[in-house]
Amino acid sequence: MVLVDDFGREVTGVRISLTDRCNFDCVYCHNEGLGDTRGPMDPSDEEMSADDVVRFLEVVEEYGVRKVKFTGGEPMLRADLEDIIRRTPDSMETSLTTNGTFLGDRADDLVAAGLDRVNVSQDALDPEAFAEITKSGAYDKVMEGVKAAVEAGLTPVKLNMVVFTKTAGYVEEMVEYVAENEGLQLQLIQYMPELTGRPDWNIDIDRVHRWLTDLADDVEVRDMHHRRRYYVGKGMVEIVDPVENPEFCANCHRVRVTHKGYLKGCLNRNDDLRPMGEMTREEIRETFEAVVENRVPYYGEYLVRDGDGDWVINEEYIGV
Ligand SMILES: Nc1nc2c(ncn2[C@@H]2O[C@H](COP(=O)(O)OP(=O)(O)OP(=O)(O)O)[C@@H](O)[C@H]2O)c(=O)[nH]1
Ligand SMILES: C[S@@+](CC[C@H](N)C(=O)[O-])C[C@H]1O[C@@H](n2cnc3c(N)ncnc32)[C@H](O)[C@@H]1O
Ligand code: SF4
Ligand code: SF4
Repeated sequence: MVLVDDFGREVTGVRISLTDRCNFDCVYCHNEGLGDTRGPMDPSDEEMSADDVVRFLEVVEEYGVRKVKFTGGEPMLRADLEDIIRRTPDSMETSLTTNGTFLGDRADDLVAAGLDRVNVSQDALDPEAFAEITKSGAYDKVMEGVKAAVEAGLTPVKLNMVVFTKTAGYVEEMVEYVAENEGLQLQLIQYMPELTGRPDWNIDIDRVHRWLTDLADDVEVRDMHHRRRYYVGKGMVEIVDPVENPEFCANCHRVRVTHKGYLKGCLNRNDDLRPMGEMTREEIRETFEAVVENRVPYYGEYLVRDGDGDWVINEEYIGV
């Protein structure tokens, strides 16, 4: 039986952060709401074990969850990623979001383990801009990784580009690139300043919508978050625009899991974290039910507009 929250949102997917370690240091990184990715790169005892992750997935499968996204930090820093994917319930669509550095060597193994799809972060087709944004020299590795993912059959491979002041000038080139290259799609992610600050990096995402509306052969609205998808040439460009967007939050169907085994109802909040204790099946069930019961849309419910039009915390949730 699928769980539904008080706002009529069914929970059909989970998004699991397997680690908060990362080999990049992207200037904009929200780390899925968990703070800094910098620090030791060695495996940490605090991270959920493969057994914990698999037990969690088996329990939420009972609640009709049919999609799992593995993310991080950089999830490919986990040497047991293939093992986790191999043991993920067959009923689930399994996808991965990665910076792509390690895909060149492991794309085939991931497919053999049962991975269905991959999103690779790629903010620019220019090595210098890439290095400035990610603080890494891995541009060529990422290009190789994307190629390996396409060749391994993980198509369509979605390239994730965060749109902000430092990348806005590369959007057109990226759209052309996916329009010309079969097997690639593009996801333009609106820069989210909520957890990272720097609102001066924001750009007007509506301008990008308008530009793509004129350019596209076809436009579609996805159920998830009511995201718009623009079909351009051989490619598809999807806009992820969560900032100050109540329609996006009203169509949010995922619960998040932190690398330490806490459940989280919303990316933008850390005051709703719930530990799953020793992660027994019963503890997982109880925590999952409690998190869904307490989930609220961030924009439009947790944050509401005041008389001046500014977003403020809804009084109902102050001190809760
Ligand atoms: N605020 C908010 N941002 C989200 C949400 N889902 C995705 N995003 C943003 O989009 C980024 C990229 O998401 P991905 O991990 O590639 O996955 P996705 O696009 O949500 O999922 P698919 O399109 O199904 O692959 C996230 O890291 C966030 O910045 C969400 O529920 N809320
Ligand atoms: C946190 S990363 C984790 C997975 C992996 N390390 C990667 O970069 O793909 C997941 C996605 O979040 C996006 N992201 C990170 N910080 C963001 C921000 N402040 N605003 C919008 N998207 C952001 C990244 O571009 C990436 O596509
Ligand atoms: S690669 Fe991903 S997790 Fe690492 S710093 Fe960049 S956005 Fe954050
Ligand atoms: S409620 Fe909104 S901000 Fe929170 S996770 Fe869902 S879509 Fe993102």
